[in-house]
Amino acid sequence: MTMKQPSYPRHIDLAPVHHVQGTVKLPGSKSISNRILLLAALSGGTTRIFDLLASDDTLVMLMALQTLGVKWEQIEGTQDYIVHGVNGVLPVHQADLFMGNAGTAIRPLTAALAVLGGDYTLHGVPRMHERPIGDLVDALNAVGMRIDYTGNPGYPPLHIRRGQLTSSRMKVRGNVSSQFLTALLMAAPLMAREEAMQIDVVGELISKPYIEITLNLMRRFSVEVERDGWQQFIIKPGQHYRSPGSIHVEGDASSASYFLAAGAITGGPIRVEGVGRDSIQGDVRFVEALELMGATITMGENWIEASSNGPLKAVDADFNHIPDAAMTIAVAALYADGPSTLRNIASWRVKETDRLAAMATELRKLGAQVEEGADYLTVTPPAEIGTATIDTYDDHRMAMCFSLASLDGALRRGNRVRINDPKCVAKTFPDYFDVFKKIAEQTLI
Ligand SMILES: O=C(O)C1=C[C@@H](OP(=O)(O)O)[C@@H](O)[C@H](O)C1
Ligand SMILES: C=C(OP(=O)(O)O)C(=O)O
Repeated sequence: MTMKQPSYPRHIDLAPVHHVQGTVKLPGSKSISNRILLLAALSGGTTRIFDLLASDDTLVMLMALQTLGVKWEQIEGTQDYIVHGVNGVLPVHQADLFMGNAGTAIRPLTAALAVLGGDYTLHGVPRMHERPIGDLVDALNAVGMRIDYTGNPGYPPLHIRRGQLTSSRMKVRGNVSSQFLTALLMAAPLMAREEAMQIDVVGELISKPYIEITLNLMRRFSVEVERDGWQQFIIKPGQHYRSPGSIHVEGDASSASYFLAAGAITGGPIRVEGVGRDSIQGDVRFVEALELMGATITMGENWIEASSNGPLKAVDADFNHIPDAAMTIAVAALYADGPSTLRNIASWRVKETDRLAAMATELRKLGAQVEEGADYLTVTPPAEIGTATIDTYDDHRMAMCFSLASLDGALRRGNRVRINDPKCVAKTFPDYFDVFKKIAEQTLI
């Protein structure tokens, strides 16, 4: 896989920018890319994937599939791939797989490998070993799978052995990560039972729109899931993944949020291309939050544009459905006309870093007053944004959303926002600062 990975310095200094406008072509969606890669690998037939995301998270999935004996090739000079599906039978039964910090890789692969059976170990970067996976392991082990923890119980690394499926009913908790349900859904058609597989969700499910992405893409690969709301999912027997022939990856709606927010903060207009009205990503609903803040949004089939006239309004809303793009709102709140509150975002604590704590600490450096609750954040904007050095905690979204602190002249002339360790954006958007620089015409130091 070739990646246009710029070599960023130890830090990037962003000088004040008053106005940004223009058009950005978005990189592919991480959530769609990693789901399609796994579905294409498991299915019967060959799949051509257009516009796959080139990033750390997709690289770990591609490398894991290769180690498992799945053949794929990249079409030279493009982000298009051809994946030769294994039709539910992985050629390699023993492997050690590095999963980086990609939740969308380790969770679905754990379920698929446990069901297909073999001798596999899965591990990642140190933070991955602090991100919970216990609810998924419990759900699988309860129906006869054999997954052990080789480090701390409840967390990767994992050792998967061949199990024996003992039931067609599974249950999984949904209040820590929706990726556990996604993983079970994607693995269910591999379970080859004579009766339907049923998955019950225990308690409240978070991040619901990501389940819609999963169901939508499973359907593209010929598997229909019946459902009763968010509580019960049924996969009828006799369904197998079949390649759709070719499939296109939409632009990443979470990555769109930084540019759309920049348009809303400075007036814009800024247009993002690659995602629009017909998107299957829940994060397109980020624009509803921008609208609440007073921005004007227009959308086409494959583009979204944000502009505004006048300062942003404060917002108080539930962000459980868009946990990733919500981080962008927390930084946009620096420009609002009063305190903003982001509610129901407890999942932030178990992502790339403890994002509630990290966000509070870094927003305070810019002069904001921040109240950090167990599952909410209230941001009271400063009169003006002072010079600050932002730590990014190896969290791509911390780096990307804090670039917005350099906008709209709130940052006084002569001041600057320094983003430490900018290369962490490689998780989902390796050339983010080049694209941001183009749109903001800033100087990278
Ligand atoms: O399924 C997915 O593609 C994702 C689900 C969300 O995680 P949670 O369900 O853990 O909130 C989101 O934060 C993550 O970036 C991608
Ligand atoms: C939470 C995220 O990633 P992951 O897919 O690793 O959960 C994210 O990209 O913000």
